This record gives sequence, structure tokens and C-alpha cells, in this order.
Amino acid sequence: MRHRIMLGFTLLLALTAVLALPWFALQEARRQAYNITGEIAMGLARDVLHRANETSRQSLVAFQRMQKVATAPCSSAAVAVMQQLDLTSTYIQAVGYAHDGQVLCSSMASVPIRLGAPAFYTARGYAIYADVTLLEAGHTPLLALGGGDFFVVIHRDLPLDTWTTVPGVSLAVFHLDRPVGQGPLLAHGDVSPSWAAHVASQTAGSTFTDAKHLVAVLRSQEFRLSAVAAVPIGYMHARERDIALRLVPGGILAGIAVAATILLLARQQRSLAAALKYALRRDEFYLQYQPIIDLASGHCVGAEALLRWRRPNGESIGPDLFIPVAEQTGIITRLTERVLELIQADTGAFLARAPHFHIALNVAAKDFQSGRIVPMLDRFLERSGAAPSNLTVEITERTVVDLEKARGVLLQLRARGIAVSLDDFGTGYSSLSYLEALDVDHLKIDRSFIEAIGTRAPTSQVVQHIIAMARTLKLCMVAEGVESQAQADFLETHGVQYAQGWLFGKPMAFNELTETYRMWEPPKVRSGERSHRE
Ligand SMILES: Nc1nc2c(ncn2[C@@H]2O[C@@H]3COP(=O)(O)O[C@H]4[C@@H](O)[C@H](n5cnc6c(=O)[nH]c(N)nc65)O[C@@H]4COP(=O)(O)O[C@H]3[C@H]2O)c(=O)[nH]1
Repeated sequence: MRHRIMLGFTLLLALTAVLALPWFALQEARRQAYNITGEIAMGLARDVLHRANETSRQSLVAFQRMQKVATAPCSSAAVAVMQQLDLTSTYIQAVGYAHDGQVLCSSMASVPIRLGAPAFYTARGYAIYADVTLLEAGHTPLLALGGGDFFVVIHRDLPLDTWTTVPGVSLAVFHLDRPVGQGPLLAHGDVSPSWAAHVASQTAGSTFTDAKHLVAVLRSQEFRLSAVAAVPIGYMHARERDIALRLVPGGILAGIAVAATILLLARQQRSLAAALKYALRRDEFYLQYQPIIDLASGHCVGAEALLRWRRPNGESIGPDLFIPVAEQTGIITRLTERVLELIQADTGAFLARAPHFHIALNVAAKDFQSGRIVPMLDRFLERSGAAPSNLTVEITERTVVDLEKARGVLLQLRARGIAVSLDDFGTGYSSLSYLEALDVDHLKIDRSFIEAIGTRAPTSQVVQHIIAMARTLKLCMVAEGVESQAQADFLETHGVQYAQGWLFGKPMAFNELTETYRMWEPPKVRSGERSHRE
């Protein structure tokens, strides 16, 4: 059943990878196409706004200039200034003077201009004439801006005269003082009335899409004007297709590769799990013991039992590889049983004679959490004749899934006199809260913090904080992974009692350990601290 669930889950994961990566590629193509088209539309809106701003600026300069003319508004001197302004301005077609709606003179002296009624007045009091005609030419694409009695004539297309290779682009200039319902002041192409609401609500620049266009709106910071440029939505879809054609095949290939990797890993894991079961039957596991040293006396106070797997072909597989698989497949309980059997076989009568010497064994989450470890250890003590003080159970933050249950198991172990050690301390997210919640005997300071001692690594100071905290809690400390005398000296000076690492010895066979190290000295009890055996 469990096997079927795992298989179903693996297939689902592989299928998700196959579908998800092309889907992400499509989303990416959509995002890129929107950005590219939006950039084009915004570039055009910027261009239009620049031209509209420049038109307004030149108009204001013309009004100021005309108001400074000292002679009568239609004197030959004044008309000469009008003509000069007309000739030197890039966006103004004509400058003139009107009174009571009647054009009395202009820079185009011979061409009669009719302004018509103002379409609206700007907030600053300028009149906008939307239907300017030249009497001899009939309706013309002109509009005029009136400042006092002077006016300037502007060609409607000039602010919109931008260049682009994108077909079907629509452009518009909205005057924000014009009622929204009246639409844009200038327009070219297919301008939707619904854009006016977007224009009115924009204070800077933005893009949006409607059924037919991707629209960019850009607000002038100088005048009450907004420029709009709209690129047909079909253009964006075409870009999306182009990009998708490049990205999606890659997404499909990546999806297949990830799915294949998932299936391969699952297969490897299944075959590793099968090999583990076979190895248990064939006795391919053995233990190595790494000495734990009392830093003050140099005596060996215990050893950590580390499981090893040697296959019949001589290949060694590290615990980092097979323990996670054993945990995931439920084989770990049989492995823990095997570890206890091996400890008994390796230590023989030694433990019964050495109550101050302890074996530290790693216990997996499943065995600890379920409480199964307690009867397992009881059976071990009964079979081997060892004392509870001969055992230390090492748990990590990963081991503790449910704090309440873990606390119950921990109390049962401590009630028997079996010590509990919190391993890899400081590497998890909530080591501190685990320390508060669980009344452990020892704290194992993780190798990564020991490595950092005396270096410029950002974690180099962490070890001192861990030590200070452990001392406040009157916890016994074991430093893991001590490789140099300098590290050992530092730890001893700062009050760490025990250490383990290559400086003192790599993991080895149990008889080698008993032959190499001085054993029988009990660890020293320092005032104010609990001994690791207390
Ligand atoms: N670089 C360096 N490394 C040092 C030094 N001193 C010790 N080590 C290594 O650090 C690891 C310490 O074990 P751990 O933190 O309990 O971490 C253990 C433990 O979590 C797990 N493990 C080992 N045996 C068992 C077991 O019987 N049961 C369970 N559940 N897990 C086990 O596998 C992990 C890895 O074990 P190992 O590969 O034996 O690796 C061991 C040991 O060989 C040193 O000075 N320098």
C-alpha cells in the first residue's frame, strides 16, 4: 500500500514537472510580449507627449512675446513680430490677434482665418478653438490656442507625427481640463472612448489592455496634458507566439528532464531500499566508534556509534546517503535494532564494567517520536547487562516532529537514567525553542560553528553565544568536529567540557578505541555544572 502511494506520488510529481515547465515558459512568453509591446507603446506616448509639451511651451512664449509689443496689436511692427514667431517656431503655424471672435490680423496676412467659438477653456484661462478654418480653404486640420486676444494656430497632426514600424498604432492627446465625455483633443487612428477614464485617473505613466489594444498613458508633469499610444493587441499576440516558439520547446525539454530525474531518483531510492533490506539480511552493516574526550583530563568518556554499510563488492555507502532512504521507507527501525545488536556484540562485557563510559547513538525521528526507542533500549540493557548510564540518545531538531510527544519520550528515557543529547545544535531554524521545550542533558555544538572558530566567517562568534547559553542552562557541552589544537584550546578556555573530532580520533573499531585511549578516569565534575553523566 505504502509502496503504491509512493509510486502514485512520484508519477504525479513527474507529470507536474512535464506540464508545469512548458506552462511557465508560456507565462514567460506572455510576460515578455507584454513588456516588449508596452515598451513600444510607452516610447510612442513619450514622443507624442514631448511634442505636445513643446507645442504648449512655444504657444506660451508667443503670447508673452506679443504682450510685450508696445505698439497697437495689429500695427505693422506687431505683425512683423507675429511673422517672426511663426517662422522661428517649429510647432506654430500662425500667430494672430482677434477681438470679439473676429480675427483682425495674423502672421498669414493674406490668408483669412476663422477661429469659431472656443471648444473649452483651460484651468489657466486659455481658450481652445477646435474648429479653426481658413476661409478660402474650407475645413482644415487646425486648432488654435487663445491667450487674451492673441492666438496661435496649430496643425492637429503635428504633435502626433511620430514614426514607427508597428502597423495600426493609435495616438491621442487628452487635455485634462476638457470634460471626459468630449474625448481627446487630438487623435489619430482607432481611439476608444473608454480610454478617457484611464487617462483621468493616471498621475504618471501606465499600460493596460482592452479587447483591441495595449494602451500606454503618460501624463505631462508640466501641462494639463496626457499622451496615449495604443498598439494593436494582435501585434502583442504575434510577439507572444514568436517568444513562445523559442521558450516552450526548452520548457518541454526541461520538464521531461526533471521528470526523468524524479523517476530515476525514485527508482534509485527503491533499489537502494531493496538493497538495504537485503543488506540487513546479509549482515553488511557494522559500527565505528568515534571517541568523546574530556578536554580537561584528555580521558575518553564515551564514543559515538556511527553506522557503516559495506557492500559485498567492497563499496562503502555513507550514512548520509542510506539513513534518509531508510527513514523514508520505514527500514530505519530495523536498522536501529541492528545498531543496538552491533553495540552489544562490539562492546561485550565492557560496558557492564565501565559505568562511566557511554555510547552515544543516533536515533531517527520515527523511532523517537513513536516512543519505540524506549522498549528497544530496555531490551538492550537487559540483554547486555549494561547500565542506563552507558547510553546516550542523540536527537536532532529533525527528530522532533511533535514537541509534546518528544517531551514524553524524553522523560521516559531520563527516568531510566539514559541521557539525551541535542545534536547538530544551532543548524536548525528553532534550535533555541527546542532547547527551551526539551530538558536534554547534553548539547552537541555543530561542526560548522567549530570550523568557524578563529576565522573571519560570519558565524565565528556564534559558538561563544551557544556556550554562554549552555552555561546559563547548566548544560553539559560536547563540541563536534574538532580538528585542531587551537579549536580544542579555545573550547576548553571557554568552558566546553567534551569534544569529538579528528584531532582526537576518527571513527574506528571498538577494540581499537579501548586499546588506544585511557578509559577509566571518570569525568571531572566542575562546580556549578551538571556532569554529562549526572
Ligand atoms: N569533517 C569532519 N567530520 C567529522 C569529524 N568528526 C566526526 N566527523 C563526522 O561527523 C559526523 C558526526 O555524526 P552526526 O552529526 O551524528 O551525523 C551522522 C548521523 O546523523 C547519521 N548517522 C550515522 N550513524 C547513524 C545511525 O546509526 N543511526 C542514525 N539514525 N543516523 C546515523 O549520519 C551522519 C553522518 O555520519 P558520518 O558520515 O559517520 O559522519 C560523522 C563523523 O564521521 C571531524 O573532525 N571533521
